[in-house]
Amino acid sequence: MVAPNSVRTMRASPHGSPALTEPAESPLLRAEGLSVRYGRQVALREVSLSLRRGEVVGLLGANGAGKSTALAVLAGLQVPRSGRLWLDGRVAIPRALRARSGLLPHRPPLHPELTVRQAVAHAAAVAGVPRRERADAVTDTLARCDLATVHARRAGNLSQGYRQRLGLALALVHRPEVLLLDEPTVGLDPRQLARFRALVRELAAGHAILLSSHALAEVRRTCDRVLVLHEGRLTEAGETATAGRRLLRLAPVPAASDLLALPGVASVEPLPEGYWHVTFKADGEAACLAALAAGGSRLEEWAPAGADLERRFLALTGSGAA
Ligand SMILES: Nc1ncnc2c1ncn2[C@@H]1O[C@H](COP(=O)(O)OP(=O)(O)OP(=O)(O)O)[C@@H](O)[C@H]1O
Repeated sequence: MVAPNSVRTMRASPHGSPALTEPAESPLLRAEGLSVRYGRQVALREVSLSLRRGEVVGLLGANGAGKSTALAVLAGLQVPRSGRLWLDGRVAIPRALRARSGLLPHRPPLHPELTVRQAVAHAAAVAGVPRRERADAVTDTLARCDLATVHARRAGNLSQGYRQRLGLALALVHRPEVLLLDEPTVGLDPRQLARFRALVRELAAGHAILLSSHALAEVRRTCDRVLVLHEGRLTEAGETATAGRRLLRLAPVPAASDLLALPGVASVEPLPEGYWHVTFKADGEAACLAALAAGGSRLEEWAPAGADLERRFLALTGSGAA
């Protein structure tokens, strides 16, 4: 391993400037320019985001940042003042969003007198699951959410962990592809929290998941990448941790084409203040460091991508709200 301060130069690029990042899989849900106002209060300002199948994305923000509003719009429960939404590349109207997404609200409305099975069956009927498919949909959903053993218990008698899983079951019973979770871990004890996180990771295999939270530590543990919402504005804060990706800073600051020309480098993404996210080919890091060692630039930062998340969150929100 080359010590950071022994690195001196970068190789010049032998060719032009290729694309900065590799093409990503097309998003399942895409939103562009969403704005929402409540009277004079602006809740969302030109919010654009995309969610892909298989990923869990954190939506981080302080109280009143606009998280619940954003989730309600993505769930098709609230119509934005402006902006557009696409599902699988096709413009999505609220009805399509409601059919293909499931929202777990901050406080799921649970009828205390209904049993767990009755509550899920009711949600299936309301969501329009055809009558002949309902029994199977309910049984599957109870099993997926670890609720089969408590199916006959009344919702009003459940622990907070089970209440939250019932809320999740209500959001999932119509088999949506997009799952929107509004502060789902508030009030869970450490064991319930661990199980809930595991459940979300299991569900990620078949869904695109957006999870809102106040807590950076929570999204760091559960999510693949983080969006920060601050006073209605959204910013991508970065990946939580990704194998083969590094946060890099060199002095003097290189051109993207110089970075891309280094051996072992697959793609680069410019960040503010001279930082880069660099993705490596398999075993590419050693080759890249060796090439850097042969040159004259100084390596000022070489860290796992995502290690700067806290610093970036504080910069984006201008506070210690996490
Ligand atoms: N129905 C409403 N009428 C008026 N203002 C509202 C309404 N709903 C939300 N707001 C305001 O819009 C802004 C965004 O609210 P929102 O609930 O989306 O934020 P949040 O990030 O989910 O907050 P919290 O974490 O406290 O739930 C806040 O200033 C809030 O006071």
